Amino acid sequence: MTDTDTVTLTLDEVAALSRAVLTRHGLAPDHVEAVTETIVAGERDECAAHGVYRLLVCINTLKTGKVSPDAQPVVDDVAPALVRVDAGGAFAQLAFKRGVPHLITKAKASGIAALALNNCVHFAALWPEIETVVAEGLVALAVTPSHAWVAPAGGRKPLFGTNPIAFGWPRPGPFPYVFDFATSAVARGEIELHRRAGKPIPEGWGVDGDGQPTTDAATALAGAMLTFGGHKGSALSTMVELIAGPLIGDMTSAESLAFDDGAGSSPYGGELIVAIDPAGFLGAAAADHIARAEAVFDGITGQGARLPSQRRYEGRVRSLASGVHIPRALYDDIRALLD
Ligand SMILES: NC(=O)C1=CN([C@@H]2O[C@H](COP(=O)(O)OP(=O)(O)OC[C@H]3O[C@@H](n4cnc5c(N)ncnc54)[C@H](OP(=O)(O)O)[C@@H]3O)[C@@H](O)[C@H]2O)C=CC1
Ligand SMILES: O=C(O)C1=NCCCC1
Repeated sequence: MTDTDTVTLTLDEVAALSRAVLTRHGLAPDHVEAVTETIVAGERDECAAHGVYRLLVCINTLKTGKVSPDAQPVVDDVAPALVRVDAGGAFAQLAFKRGVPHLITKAKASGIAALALNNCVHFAALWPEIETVVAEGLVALAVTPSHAWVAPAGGRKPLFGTNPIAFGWPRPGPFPYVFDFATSAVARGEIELHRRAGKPIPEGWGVDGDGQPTTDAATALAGAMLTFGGHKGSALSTMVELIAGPLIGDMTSAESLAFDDGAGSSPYGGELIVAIDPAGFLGAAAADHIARAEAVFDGITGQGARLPSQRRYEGRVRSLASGVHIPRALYDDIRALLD
């Protein structure tokens, strides 16, 4: 069903569109499947900036030659609680898929484990990865740098990436506690969508090249984005640069942008994912303590506040029942990639 402004697709149709576009542009079949899963999940959960819009971004990156269309991830079993996957310059999704079974086994054996993805191109949200780990009853944390687009608090020159931090905690039922946010005031994808729609952005998202506040999306994209929470977001963003950059032998956001060299590709570098097994500290008592944690969530929702991911989970239920609604201009731009 279509109207003039949006196109409604089932999730199967979104997956078919994604496969067709990615295959048409030379991505190898196992990468097509892994990337498609992420894109469908983003659209399904009504994350407009990280759903089918990312097909435009992925194809642009493929065209720049800054991502390998077919590199096979290489798993390195570094230590009892450490595993590293070299993505070989390809998109991160397949490397994560190959590494995560090792991460889970190691976390369950040691109580805590870490997975480093190296040399990968990351264009996505982190919550799909978090949900994969949390589904195993583990607590999860994931971080990745991006490109140097964000000024540190008190400065005005882009240095940090939009550097997301995502966290997950297992809960009874299908919907774990998950938050996943950029350490910039908003993800860059949101500003890009405002630019596409010709809409102004709120003050506080970005500044122009002289460091002056702007509500113009294109001006902020060309100037500098701002961190959330002033110096606190700035420090968290620094942490992401460090622990998913030099700590795992990979690029900072400034290095990623230099590697891009003006091509306009997605960020290149590393991602760090940590998994903690509650049974590691607690043994058989873990279930009781995990149950006790529910009081924290009840304390939030009990006063009318919402949990992070609630909007997403509600969107998921809607999309599974009645499909997704894509702006027609975006749909047309994606279809044009098949020409
Ligand atoms: N790969 C990369 O390099 C990058 C990826 N990203 C991705 O961009 C995405 C969007 O980031 P960002 O713009 O910061 O996200 P948002 O600010 O939209 O949301 C951040 C988190 O806060 C939750 N949240 C939002 N509003 C509320 C509220 N009122 N009460 C409680 N929780 C709330 C969201 O849940 P809900 O979703 O349910 O609204 C979400 O978990 C992330 O998924 C991130 O991984 C961002 C930067 C770089
Ligand atoms: O929206 C963002 O910010 C990003 N998303 C995916 C990767 C680059 C940054």
